[in-house]
Amino acid sequence: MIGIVSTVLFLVAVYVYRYYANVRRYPKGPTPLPLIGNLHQFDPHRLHHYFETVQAEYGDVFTVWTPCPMVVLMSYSTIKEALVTKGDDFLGRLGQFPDNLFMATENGGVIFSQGENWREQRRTSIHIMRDFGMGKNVMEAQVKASMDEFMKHLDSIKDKSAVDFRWPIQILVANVINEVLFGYHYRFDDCKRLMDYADTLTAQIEAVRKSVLVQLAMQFPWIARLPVIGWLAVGQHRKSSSRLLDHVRADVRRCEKTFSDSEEPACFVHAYMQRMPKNDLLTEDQMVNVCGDFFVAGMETTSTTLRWAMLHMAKNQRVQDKIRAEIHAVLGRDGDITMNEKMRLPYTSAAVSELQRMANILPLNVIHMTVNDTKVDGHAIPNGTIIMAQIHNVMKRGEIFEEAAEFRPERFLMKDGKTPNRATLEQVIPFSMGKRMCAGEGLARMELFLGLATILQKYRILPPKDASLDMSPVEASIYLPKANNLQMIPV
Ligand code: HEM
Repeated sequence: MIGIVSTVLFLVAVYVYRYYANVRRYPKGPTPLPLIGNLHQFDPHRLHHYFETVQAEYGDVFTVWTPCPMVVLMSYSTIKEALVTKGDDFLGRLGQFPDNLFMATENGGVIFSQGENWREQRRTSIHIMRDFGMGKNVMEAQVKASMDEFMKHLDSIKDKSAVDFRWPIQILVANVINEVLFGYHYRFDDCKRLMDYADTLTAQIEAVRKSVLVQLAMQFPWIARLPVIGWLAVGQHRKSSSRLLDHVRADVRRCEKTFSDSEEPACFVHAYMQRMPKNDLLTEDQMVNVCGDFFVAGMETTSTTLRWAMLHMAKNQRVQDKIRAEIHAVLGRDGDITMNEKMRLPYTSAAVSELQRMANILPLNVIHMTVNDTKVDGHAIPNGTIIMAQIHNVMKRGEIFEEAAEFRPERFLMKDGKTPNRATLEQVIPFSMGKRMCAGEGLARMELFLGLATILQKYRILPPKDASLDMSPVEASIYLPKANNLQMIPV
C-alpha cells in the first residue's frame, strides 16, 4: 500500500514539476494551476476584462492559461511588432475546435484556415472582390442600391416613435454581401430565411463564448466523445454550424445552375467557378466554405457596428447634430452622399472612426498561432502558441484616447476641426493588422460611412420614449447591442 501511495505521489510530483517547467517557457502571467490553468480566475465571456487586471501587473505581454497557454498582446506597439514586423511568425490559426466549427472541409475557407490553402483562398477571394470593385465604384453602387431600399423601408414605418433597428440594418448589410456572393437580395417584407440564419448565428455566437466546456474541449479533445458532456461541449455547436453551412450551400448550388464559362461572372460564385479548372486548391467544398466565411464576416460585423451607431447617436445628441449640420451644409438635405464626399465631411468621417473605436465588436480578436519560435518585446514565445492580439483593449486605452468612455469624434481631428489627426487615427485598429487583417475592410468602411451619413441626413435618432436607453452589451463572441425601441424623427 505504502508503495502504491509513494508511486502516485512521485508521479504527481513529476507532473507538477514538468508543468511549471513548461509554464516558464512562456511570458509571465498569473500563476496557473495544473489541469485547469487560470480557468478558476475568470468568466469565459468576460475574458477581455480579466486581461485588463492582468495587464496592470504584468505589462503588455503576458500568458493566461485557458487551460492552454495563450499569449496576450495588449498594446499597439506589441501587436504591430507581432502581426506586421514579424507577421510571418504569427500567421497560424488554431486549426482545431472551436475554430473548425465553421469549416465545410479540412482546413477550409479563409478566416480559420492556414498555410498554402489560406494564402490561395484569401488571394482568390480578394481578387474576385476587387474585380467586383470592393472599395470602388461598382461596390459603391451596390451599397447605395441597398441603402435606397433601406431608406424606403424606414420611410414606410408607420410608428416611428418606437423603432428597433435590428432587422432593418441586418437586412441592409446582408443584402450587400448576398448580392455580391450569390447575385440576389432579400425583400424587407420577405426575409424569414435570412432571419432564421441570423438567429441561429447569434445563438451560436453567444453559446460558444459562454461555455467553460468549450474551453476545456479546446485543450482536451477527447471530451467530445463523452456522452452528454460531449454533446454539450461540442456536438450541439457542430449541429448549429452545419445548419448555417447548409444555408450557404443551398445558395451556392442555386448559382451553380446559372453558371456559364463563356459569360461574364454575375456573382462571386461564378467568378470562383471560372478559376476552379486552373487551380487544384479551388474546390467546391472550399467555395462553400469561403462563401460561408464572407457571408458571416460580411454581415454580422458591419450590421452590429451600425446597430451600435444608432444607440450612440441616440445618446450623443450633440455629436449627431454636428454630423447632420456638416452633411446639410455640404450636400443639403437631399444631396447624394458618395464616398467621393468623404473628404468634404471630415467630422462625419471622424465620427465613423470613433464609432469603430467605441463599438469595436470583437472583445477577443480572432486567434492567431505562432508558426515559429519567436519574440515580442523581448519575451520568448514558442512555436505553436495561441496569440490573442487584443485590438479591443488598445482602442480603450486612456493614455491615447483621453476620456476613452466618451464618444468624441473631435479626438480624430486637429485643432482646425478639419485635418485628420494621424496620431490617434493610427491606433484605431478594428480590422486588426498585418497579413491576416480583415479581408473586407474596404467594403465595411464604405457601408459604415454611407449608412451612418444617409440615416442622419434624413432622420434624428432619439432615445426610447418610455424607457431608458440600454447601452449594456450582450457579452458574446461579438459584442451585441440589446434591443432598444428608438424614436426616429424626420428632419
Ligand atoms: C465593421 C466591420 C468589420 C470588422 C470590425 C472586421 C474585423 C475583422 C477582424 C478583427 C478580423 C481578424 C483579423 C486578424 O486575424 O487579426 C477580420 C478578419 C476577416 N474579415 Fe473582417 N471585419 C469587418 C467586416 C468584414 C466584411 C464586410 C468582410 C467581407 C466582405 C470581412 C471579411 C473578413 C475575412 C474574410 C477575414 C479573415 C481574414 C484572414 O484570416 O485572412 N470582414 N475582420
